[in-house]
Amino acid sequence: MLAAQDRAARMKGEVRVITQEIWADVLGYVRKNISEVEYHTWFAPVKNLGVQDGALVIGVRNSFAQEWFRKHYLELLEDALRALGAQNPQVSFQVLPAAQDALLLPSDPPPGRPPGRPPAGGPPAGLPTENRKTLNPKYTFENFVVGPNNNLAHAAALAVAESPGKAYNPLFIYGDVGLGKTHLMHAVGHYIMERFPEKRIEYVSTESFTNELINAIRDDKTTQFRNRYRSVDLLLVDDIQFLAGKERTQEEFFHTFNALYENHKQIILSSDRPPKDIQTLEGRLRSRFEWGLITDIQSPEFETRVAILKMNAEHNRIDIPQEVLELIARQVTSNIRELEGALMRVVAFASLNSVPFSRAVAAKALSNVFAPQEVKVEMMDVLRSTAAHFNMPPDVIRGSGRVREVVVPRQVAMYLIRELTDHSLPEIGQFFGRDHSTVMHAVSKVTEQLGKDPDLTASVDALRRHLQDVEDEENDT
Ligand SMILES: Nc1ncnc2c1ncn2[C@@H]1O[C@H](COP(=O)(O)OP(=O)(O)OP(=O)(O)O)[C@@H](O)[C@H]1O
Repeated sequence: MLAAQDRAARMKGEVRVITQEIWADVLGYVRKNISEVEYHTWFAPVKNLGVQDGALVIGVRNSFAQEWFRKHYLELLEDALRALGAQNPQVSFQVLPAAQDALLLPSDPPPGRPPGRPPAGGPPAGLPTENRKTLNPKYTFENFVVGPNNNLAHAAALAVAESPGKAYNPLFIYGDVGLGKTHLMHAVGHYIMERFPEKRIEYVSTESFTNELINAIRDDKTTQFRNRYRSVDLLLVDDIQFLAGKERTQEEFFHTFNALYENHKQIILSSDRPPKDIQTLEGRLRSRFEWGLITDIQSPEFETRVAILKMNAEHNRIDIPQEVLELIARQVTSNIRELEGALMRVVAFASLNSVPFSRAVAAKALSNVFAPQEVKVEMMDVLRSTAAHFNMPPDVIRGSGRVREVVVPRQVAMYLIRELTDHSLPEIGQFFGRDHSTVMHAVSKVTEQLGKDPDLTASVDALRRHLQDVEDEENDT
């Protein structure tokens, strides 16, 4: 079905959207390979026009630029696409109509942005300008998937957003790289910004705070520096573990902290470890970090990872089958930034090779980056095939019906899942809404009947062959 749609789209020459993330990766690759001057001269003004007939179409300002790009940058752009997983990368250049050129360029992402970090863009009009540039528009509570790994941090952040300076001060969020600490901090910022547009919000990484302080000392502007940070209503400081060993910065931050705290201004800190594990952090700072609430974010479980992928796909208006999202979620288990990167790779791969999304395509797209994963038959595949074989809807097989016409297909499906997948009896039971003893019974029942009941034996054999063929085909694609 998808393949047919895809072919039709190609025949009509329809444009497939290429997401900002992929485009940012292409530009990032180019930028690493040419000089800054060259990049700004040629690449800053171009526009991503999507994928048409399997080729990435790049909008350029005039025919001179078109020719120049063909001669000088075609190979580099093809290499960039290859690095993203395109097997037979193609690029074409199209001259932009003057008006489109003028209108579209400002919305492009800033070049060279690291993958997975969307561009800071335009929050609602009428807000103080410093807030606008501070917060990433994607990092809101609505865009944050809550799971068992982060629900405490999420609840704490929400409480702080509702009662800044009163609920928990400071709020200290820690966890490994790419698990959503910055996202949650910004979400609090957005929440407060929407309700109290006059509030001053400052987001700063510890590294920037340190550099700004060094510059302020050098330029004799420490008073301005202090005024800036001590006059905010909400201070968000990322990666506070980098304060370790920086005595002068710790001293300055200590006074900033006190000034804000005494005035009941909210402080949120993020770190890759809890305060007690930050070495060479002054005791007085460590104890202050422990005054409020310390909460952590863990790696997301499978279901949360799938939900995050689903939300990302929906945001980008990309329709990806559930089983493909599940395959991606199995490949990337700890870092959400990498998880999002993997999704974009799969999207880029499918888009640039003009193939529909399938598990085999996803496995291939990710094979350069992650250990290749064999595409295995899943419970849902067995259920669907069994349902088709017995000519009944999958939900009926999983339902509560106890008549023989339903019970036999259910037992066959359970038996084949046990045989062809690595799932445990309780997992299979859960999939069918039953307990493991029911599955055990089904497996022994079918085992016992095989060879004796010709119909049942023929069904199991046919289904097994069919499912193994699907697996082989997918792995050979
Ligand atoms: N629960 C979630 N729901 C949706 N997206 C999430 C979630 N957690 C993280 N992300 C996304 O994952 C990416 C990385 O998140 P973020 O930058 O907040 O991580 P971090 O913990 O601050 O990492 P670092 O330690 O590198 O600063 C972002 O694009 C963010 O939107």
